[in-house]
Amino acid sequence: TQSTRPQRLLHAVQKNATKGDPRSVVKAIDNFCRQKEWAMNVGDEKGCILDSVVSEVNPVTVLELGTYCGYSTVRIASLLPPRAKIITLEFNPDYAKIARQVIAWAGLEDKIQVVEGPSGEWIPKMKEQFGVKTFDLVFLDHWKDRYLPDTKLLEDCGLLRKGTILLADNVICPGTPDYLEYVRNSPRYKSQYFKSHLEYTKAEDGLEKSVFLG
Ligand SMILES: Cc1ncccc1-c1cc(O)c2nc[nH]c(=O)c2c1
Ligand SMILES: [Mg+2]
Repeated sequence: TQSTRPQRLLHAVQKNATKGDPRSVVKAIDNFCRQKEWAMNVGDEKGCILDSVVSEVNPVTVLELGTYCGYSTVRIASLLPPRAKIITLEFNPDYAKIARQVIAWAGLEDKIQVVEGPSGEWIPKMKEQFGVKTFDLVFLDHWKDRYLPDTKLLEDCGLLRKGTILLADNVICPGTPDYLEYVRNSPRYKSQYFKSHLEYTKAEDGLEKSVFLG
């Protein structure tokens, strides 16, 4: 039977990356996506912007919306301080299955919790299920139509605190116009656009960094 793209991406990691070395996992995925098959990881160019935001925030509790194969999960977790944790939500069980294996290859299982299911259902359960008070950093990289409703849900569930950083991928391509309009015009956010390119291409894309003001 035919393999899937996530399965081929996982095999490239297992073939080319050093077990327990997160940066070699990131490199192996970027090489695979540049040389063999495009895949919707945040990628190396936007990944550098992600790295700089993570290093600046130095978060203890991170929420990632949209795991896919775990590329950005590994990239973020490799920069976290020892007791810091990342909860990553993935709707697609096949993606989640691959992501767990990529995360295991990087040796980062202890810092990462992969949760399967719809973000809209899991966000209201974060406090009771995972003992989360508030998130220091949220990386939005799931489905463009869920960025705004999930952000409002995070607000309503008291999961954001003064200073929480929201970092959103794909605000240009595929584009999240309603989310952009909200964070750029709401008095509750201070927003900044980081211009970049769609992963592994020359098309424009960018990350929107928004600070929740409380
Ligand atoms: C798949 C695709 N095709 C053409 C242009 C952009 C995309 C694309 C790129 C991404 O980084 C994505 N991240 C999260 N979720 C997505 O659906 C997604 C889609
Ligand atoms: Mg993306």
